[in-house]
Amino acid sequence: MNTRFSSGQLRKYFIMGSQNCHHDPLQLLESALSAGITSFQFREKGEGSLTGNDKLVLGRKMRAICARYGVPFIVNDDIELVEPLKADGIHVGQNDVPINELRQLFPDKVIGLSVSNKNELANSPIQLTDYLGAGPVFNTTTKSDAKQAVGIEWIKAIRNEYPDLPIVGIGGITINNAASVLEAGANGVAVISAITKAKDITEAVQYL
Ligand SMILES: Cc1ncc(COP(=O)(O)OP(=O)(O)O)c(N)n1
Ligand SMILES: Cc1nc(C(=O)O)sc1CCOP(=O)(O)O
Ligand SMILES: [Mg+2]
Repeated sequence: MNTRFSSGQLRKYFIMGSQNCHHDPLQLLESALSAGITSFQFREKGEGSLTGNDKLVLGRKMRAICARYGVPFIVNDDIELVEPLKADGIHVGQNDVPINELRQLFPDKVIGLSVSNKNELANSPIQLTDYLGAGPVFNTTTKSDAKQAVGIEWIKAIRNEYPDLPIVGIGGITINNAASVLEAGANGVAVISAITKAKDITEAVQYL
């Protein structure tokens, strides 16, 4: 059994950085937590995102809010932020720090890895990860360098090969298509815009 992370904590996985917000990111995060998100990933990345000390300061505030709700706080990409933010874990993709290296650096942290196709799956040290992020399931405009959508078939394919592996679907997931991702075998859905662009955050998190 994995003691770092339970697959239930992937159920409503919210990802965000200040670049995704029109209003105060801290308020948005508080609303999402209060509505019931089960994990949070600090992804300060892309056009308009903060860097350096500004990123660190925002990360500290977000980390503190997640701690109040007892919700895992995962850092995207940036190994330098894991210890200063006392993050519960880190999420990386195929072109980020290799998983073997990460597991040596952070033996007790949650490690998530993105996989988008069979080749990536076959060549990744899955046994060193705590969960996989599978996608983009649907087309997304949130990430400028997102790959071609892979559909719910990709979730089914991973689930078929790894019956017990924690999997979260990501990319273009909305309140209208989230159920199909779960039905395909994912333990949860990871979303940015379904929450950041929602008119009513509480309702969006509930519907997810
Ligand atoms: C839960 C989850 N799944 C996938 C990703 C994408 O990671 P990556 O491919 O490294 O791309 P960036 O997010 O770094 O642009 C993710 N962040 N979270
Ligand atoms: C950060 C990220 N990674 C993806 C992947 O496929 O690996 S798609 C994506 C963006 C997800 O945003 P939205 O929920 O607004 O589509
Ligand atoms: Mg990455």
